[in-house]
Amino acid sequence: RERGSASATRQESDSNGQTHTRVVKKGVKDFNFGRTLGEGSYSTVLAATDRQNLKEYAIKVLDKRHIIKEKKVKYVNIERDTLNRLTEHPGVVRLYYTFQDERSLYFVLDLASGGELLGVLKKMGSFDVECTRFYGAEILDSVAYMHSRGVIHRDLKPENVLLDREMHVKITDFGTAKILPDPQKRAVGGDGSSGDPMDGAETDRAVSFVGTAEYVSPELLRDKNACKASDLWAFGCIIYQLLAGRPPFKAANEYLTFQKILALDYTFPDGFPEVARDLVERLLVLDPTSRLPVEHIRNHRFFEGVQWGKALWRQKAPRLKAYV
Ligand SMILES: C[C@@H](Nc1nc2c(c3cc(-c4cn[nH]c4)ccc13)C(=O)N=C/C2=C\CC1CC1)C(C)(C)C
Repeated sequence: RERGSASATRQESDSNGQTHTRVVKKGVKDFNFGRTLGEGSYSTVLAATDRQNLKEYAIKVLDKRHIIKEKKVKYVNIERDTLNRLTEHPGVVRLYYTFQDERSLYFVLDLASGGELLGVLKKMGSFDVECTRFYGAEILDSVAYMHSRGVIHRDLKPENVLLDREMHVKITDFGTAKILPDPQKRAVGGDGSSGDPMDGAETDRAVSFVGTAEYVSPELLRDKNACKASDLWAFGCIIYQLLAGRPPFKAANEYLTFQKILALDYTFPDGFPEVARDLVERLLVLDPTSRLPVEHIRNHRFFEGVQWGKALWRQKAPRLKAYV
């Protein structure tokens, strides 16, 4: 049985009247499928209810033929392997198990019934400092956890930051993540998560993947290199966008957006809070090794008063107020 596969059990009696417990993997017929929550490039995410325990899940359905035709098998395996590594944090969508039928693959996952952070931001226009601090802290805590597990997300953006029923963060969409080689195997000793921001830089293999234009890092555009610090560049763009209501680098088309990123061509709107400006300026730095690392971001004045760790995830999410 592959790790993470779930099972139901069924009592069966054999010809001698002996009863046996048969382990039966859950399948499509164990769920009532509901509305479509989101469409990926080669997948659909549907709301679903387990008919046995009435629990609600999100089920990502992937069409096997399409995946093979589009040569996306690698991405599906990366997403499953990444999700199987990231099971111990409240800020990451959890994969419970997978199953398949002749046509499709099914990933049974946490349902983030609050939807996309982007949707909430569009409705609000922008967030005030308190809300930006709370959502920024939960996103950072989740990114720090991914990095500690050797995973670089590489496509962090408000569409991939989901909200659960209690309006806490659930990061999703790991099809383009990068799993770093296990440091234990590479270097003798060491605690595993090296503090090196360039950790994971792909110098050898050509990187075909580039994230979403507005959030892609300069190093990915310049040297096709994604490293842990690339996620912190995207984090800086998200903090800016929550307060300003728009991303820092946005132009008429992708090419012009890339030019603005490489030239660090962005400005703060009038009234952008000073303390947040200082943080963003230390994240939107062209050289990834000069970007503020996670521990220094946690200690930045902007996050003063944030209780990191479990307390962050236990507190009530702040009522969303626009930053006018
Ligand atoms: C980013 C993603 N969108 C979404 N992915 C997931 C959702 C999800 C939920 C809503 C939603 C809920 N209520 N209202 C909207 C809107 C979009 C969603 C969810 O609940 N659970 C797991 C998900 C994804 C799991 C994935 C790691 C395997 C795309 C657009 C790619 C389909």
